Amino acid sequence: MKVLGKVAVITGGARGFGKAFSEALLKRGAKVCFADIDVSGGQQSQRELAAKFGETSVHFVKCDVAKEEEFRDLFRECLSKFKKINIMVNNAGILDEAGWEKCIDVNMTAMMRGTYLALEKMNPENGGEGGTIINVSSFAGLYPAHFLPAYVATKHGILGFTRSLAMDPLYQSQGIQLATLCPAFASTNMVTDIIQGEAGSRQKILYPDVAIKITENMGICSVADITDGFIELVEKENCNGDVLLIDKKNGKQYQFVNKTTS
Ligand SMILES: NC(=O)C1=CN([C@@H]2O[C@H](COP(=O)(O)OP(=O)(O)OC[C@H]3O[C@@H](n4cnc5c(N)ncnc54)[C@H](O)[C@@H]3O)[C@@H](O)[C@H]2O)C=CC1
Ligand SMILES: CCCCCC(=O)/C=C/[C@H]1C=CC(=O)[C@@H]1CCCCCCC(=O)O
Repeated sequence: MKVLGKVAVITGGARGFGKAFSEALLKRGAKVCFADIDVSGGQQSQRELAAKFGETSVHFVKCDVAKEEEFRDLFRECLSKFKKINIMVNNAGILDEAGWEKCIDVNMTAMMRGTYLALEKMNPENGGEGGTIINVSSFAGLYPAHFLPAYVATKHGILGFTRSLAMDPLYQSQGIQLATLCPAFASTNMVTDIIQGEAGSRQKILYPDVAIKITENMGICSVADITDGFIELVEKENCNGDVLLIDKKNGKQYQFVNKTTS
C-alpha cells in the first residue's frame, strides 16, 4: 500500500513500538490516530509528533482497548476527524502472568475486537476503501516460553486468528489484507524495565532470570529494526497472510510462505 494520504489507527501508541510506528507512518505522509490507556504518555507523544508533523496530522485518543465502548469510540473519533481508516495496527499488549485474565483481555480479546471493527469500517459496502490490518504478535506466537505461558497463549492466538481471516475470500474481495508482525526481544520498556529491575516489573513474568539469560543469547533488537519490518509489511503490494519474524541474529524472516496448510 502507498502510505501517503492514508489514515491509520494504532493502539498502544504512547510509547514503544506504537509510538515508533506512528512516527514512521507520519513521516511517509499518513494521518495517524493513536490510542493508549496512558493519558499523560499519550499527550506527551501527541505534542512531540504534532510539533514534527503538524497538529492536523496526528490525534491522540485515551482508550483502554479492553473496554468495548472505548474501542468503539476510538473508531468513531478517528472517522469524525480523518473521515476514513486505511490501516489498523493492533499493537497494545501487556505481560501479566499473575493476572493472566487481563493478559488475555488486552492481548487477545481486544486485538480481535480491533480487527472486527476495522474490517467493518474498511468494507466498501460501508463506505470504506479496503485497507491493511497489522496485528502485533511475537516470537512467542510461534515458540513456547515457560516464563510466559499466558502471554505465549495470547500471541499464538493472534497468529492463528490473523492468518485465518487472511484466508477468507470475502475480505480479499473487499481489498482488505491482514498480516502478523512477530518481533523477538526489542528495547522497549516491556523488556528494559525487567532487565533494569524497575519496581514491579519482574513480577509480571515467571522466572525472570531465565528470561534475562535468553535475551543474552538471542540479543535485543532496536525499535528501529522492528519499525523497519512494520513499514515493509504496510508498504508491500500484497502482505495478506504474511507472518514476519524479526530477531537480532537473523533479521527479517517470512514464515509460512505458502500461507495455507493445504
Ligand atoms: N518489546 C518487545 O520485545 C516485544 C513486544 N511485542 C509486542 O509489541 C507490542 C508493543 O509492545 P512494546 O512497545 O514493547 O511495549 P510497551 O510496554 O513499551 O508499550 C505498550 C503500550 O501499550 C499501552 N497499553 C497497555 N495496555 C493497554 C490497554 N489496555 N489499552 C490501550 N493501551 C494499552 C501501554 O500504555 C503502552 O503505551 C505488544 O503487543 C507486545 O506484546 C512483541 C514482541 C517483542
Ligand atoms: C529480560 C527481558 C524479559 C522481558 C520480558 C519477557 O520475558 C518477554 C519478552 C517479550 C516481550 C515481548 C515479547 O513478545 C517477548 C517474548 C519473546 C519470547 C521469545 C522466546 C523465544 C525462545 O525462548 O526461544
